[in-house]
Amino acid sequence: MPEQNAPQTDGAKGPTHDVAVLGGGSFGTAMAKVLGENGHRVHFWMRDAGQVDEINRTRINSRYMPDVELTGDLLPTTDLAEAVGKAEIVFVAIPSKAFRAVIREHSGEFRDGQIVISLTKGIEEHGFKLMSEILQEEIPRCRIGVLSGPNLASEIVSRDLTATVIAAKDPDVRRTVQDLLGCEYFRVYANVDIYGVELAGALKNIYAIVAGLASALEMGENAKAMLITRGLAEMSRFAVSLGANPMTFMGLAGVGDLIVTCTSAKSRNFRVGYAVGKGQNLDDAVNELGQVAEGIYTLKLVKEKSEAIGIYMPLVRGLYEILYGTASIKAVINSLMLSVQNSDVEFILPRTISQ
Ligand SMILES: NC(=O)C1=CN([C@@H]2O[C@H](COP(=O)(O)OP(=O)(O)OC[C@H]3O[C@@H](n4cnc5c(N)ncnc54)[C@H](OP(=O)(O)O)[C@@H]3O)[C@@H](O)[C@H]2O)C=CC1
Ligand SMILES: O=C(CO)COP(=O)(O)O
Repeated sequence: MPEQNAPQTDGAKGPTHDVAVLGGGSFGTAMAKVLGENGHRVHFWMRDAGQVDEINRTRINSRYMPDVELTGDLLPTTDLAEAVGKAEIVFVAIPSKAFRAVIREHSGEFRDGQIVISLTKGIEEHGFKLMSEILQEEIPRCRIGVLSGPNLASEIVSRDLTATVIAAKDPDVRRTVQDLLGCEYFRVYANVDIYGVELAGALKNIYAIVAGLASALEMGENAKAMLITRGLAEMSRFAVSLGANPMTFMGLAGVGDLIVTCTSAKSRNFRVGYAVGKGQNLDDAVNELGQVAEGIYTLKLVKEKSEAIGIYMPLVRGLYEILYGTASIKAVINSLMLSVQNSDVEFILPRTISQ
């Protein structure tokens, strides 16, 4: 039987590993839970001593996952040096705004060849750097990868069936992460296109905000399909111009993540868009959320970058005008609907057809 058709032995636990998860928010907690349930010893770093104390006493992270009991061998700590020092593999779930500062402050703690995986879906303001590029700059002696896909934390902690993508150049990194995380409810597919996988995860947050807005305005199912599909065209066009593989956008990290965040009120980015669509101002919507919505920062950076490199992104521009400019939602919708009617799938058609 060819290898790809061989029966899987999901649920069979391999050897126990020491792993670290940096970041005690929603996604760090979800990944720590999967790793713990898979039998690994999880050094779970967060900056808040009260949160460490609470998880030690109650096995609950009440701020981010109040209804979820954290089973397995989880060792919460505020000592990042100890967590990284004990871990064979480190997963980083720190919002993009704080990502470099945390890694830089502790760069001396990481070891040569240690595997470090970013879980973060954002872009750094200065220089348009993705998190894997920050890791490469700050801890170049480590082996780096990126995990991204349709992965709502609130569903993973409920053990709802989920798939994700590990992207890394080193096949040993890809295999190691598949073995550590894969289980009966969590499947890990592999890709070598780190840049595409990572950029897709950051870009789709923008379209989730757009979809939330559309939902608040009760635009209908046709409009939802149009926004998701044209969002995919736009993000693919942009990413490919920066060197990503267009096929990545056909996979879980591309269209998969776009679908889940554009159709679910469990997405924080969707919820911010929804609140703005209902008339709330952006700052209030973000404060009320109390968790990170990376898309509001990514939007600014992508708008600037797309203008600098001459890539047409009408949804990005329209959303920017609504969130950061003075345009009304109605005016932006009108202008989008009455703009030049282009070819479909122009981002993969030969130029002669698409012009
Ligand atoms: N939640 C999800 O469904 C998914 C999230 N992601 C990505 O994971 C990343 C993290 O998101 P998520 O966990 O959901 O975010 P949350 O808002 O739920 O939590 C953020 C976490 O980051 C911590 N943090 C913030 N600033 C700092 C800092 N300066 N130093 C140290 N820790 C800090 C917070 O600590 P404190 O509580 O002390 O402020 C908190 O533990 C994001 O890029 C997101 O896009 C990816 C896939 C799914
Ligand atoms: O990336 C996510 C799901 O794949 C989570 O999206 P939000 O950050 O919008 O909640």
